[in-house]
Amino acid sequence: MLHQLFKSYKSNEKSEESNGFRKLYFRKTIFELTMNVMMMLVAGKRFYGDKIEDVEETQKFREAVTGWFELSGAANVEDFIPLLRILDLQGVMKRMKWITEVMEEMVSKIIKEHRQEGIGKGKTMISSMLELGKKDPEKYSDHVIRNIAMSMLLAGTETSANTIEWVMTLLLNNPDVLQKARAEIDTQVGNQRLIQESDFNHLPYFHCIISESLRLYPVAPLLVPHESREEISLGGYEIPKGTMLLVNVYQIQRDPKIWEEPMEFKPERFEDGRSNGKWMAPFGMGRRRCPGEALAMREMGVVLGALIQCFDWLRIGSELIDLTEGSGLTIPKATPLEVMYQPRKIMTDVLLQLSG
Ligand code: HEM
Repeated sequence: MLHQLFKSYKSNEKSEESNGFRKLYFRKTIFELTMNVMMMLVAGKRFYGDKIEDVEETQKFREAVTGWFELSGAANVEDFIPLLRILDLQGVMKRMKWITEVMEEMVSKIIKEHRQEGIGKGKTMISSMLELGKKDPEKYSDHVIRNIAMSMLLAGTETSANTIEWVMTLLLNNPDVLQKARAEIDTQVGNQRLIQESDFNHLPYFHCIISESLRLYPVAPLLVPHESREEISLGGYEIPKGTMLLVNVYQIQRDPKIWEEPMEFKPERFEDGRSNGKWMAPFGMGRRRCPGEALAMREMGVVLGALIQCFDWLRIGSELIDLTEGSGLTIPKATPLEVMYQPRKIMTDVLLQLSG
């Protein structure tokens, strides 16, 4: 991504738009990145960029993934009047069927390729599961592997991309926080190499920024629906067995009884363990807690850290960026983020090395 951003900036350098800064469609760039990260992990393939092998197939798969997010987040009339499902007036069922078929077909093909090319060739999640399947074929059947791979691709892309977009938006609306994060990275990591995971322990303020963003904008505001396995009594309410339960972490994480000035973006509230003991659950909790949390925190840390380290960032205009939330399974920004960027001169050597 850094290489792409640098290359695209350089190739359009002559048409500089504003004071050496160029416009970037941030949401698109980050979604493509998180999709590539998950695809590489799961299947060893990229879905965006210069080196795509099967362009047509890739395009179809991308349409299916984005379509899945659109449909999963949208309310439709059949949700309220189930009888209408038979008629499928809005074509939702038809579209979901197409999406599922495309995804299943694609992932099944990847599994087949992995088998043909030899299990273990290039370590991917699918190759690891095929390897395990040699000892326990029932547990790691193709059906199970395919469903796990699809869950990872669906659960691990938009969530991280949305959060990165929120963090960047909050930083651009709070340039003093952005400068403080930049100063910390410059002091602890320097300008001779890129930030990496092992630096995170030395970047406490940067970590506070991610925590504060996840507090204000937990991408799954109601987590995912759970169901009571038995009748329970909770907070004075009798909840029958089989009830759908939604946890409103969005509201809890903005509760004025718990958080001082809850609507303000103040990463400092997490400094020196000051918010320890305050309840936050952007990744859920218990048994079904997000299994991708550690990966997401690393991915977001490396991506945001490198963006802050390597580029200067500005809002498109002087007004603050609109923080209106869109609807969906996850809470995206209502309007996709667009920003102005330019490579930092001090990072030119590092960026040139990436371009190889
Ligand atoms: C900022 C990034 C992310 C956030 C905020 C997030 C949040 C969540 C939440 C709230 C849940 C539901 C937990 C519950 O039921 O209480 C969940 C489930 C899940 N997440 Fe994430 N997630 C993120 C990234 C990822 C990534 C990168 C992956 C893949 C590696 C992933 C894979 C999953 C899966 C497979 C589930 C379903 C788990 C289950 O039902 O047992 N997530 N996530």
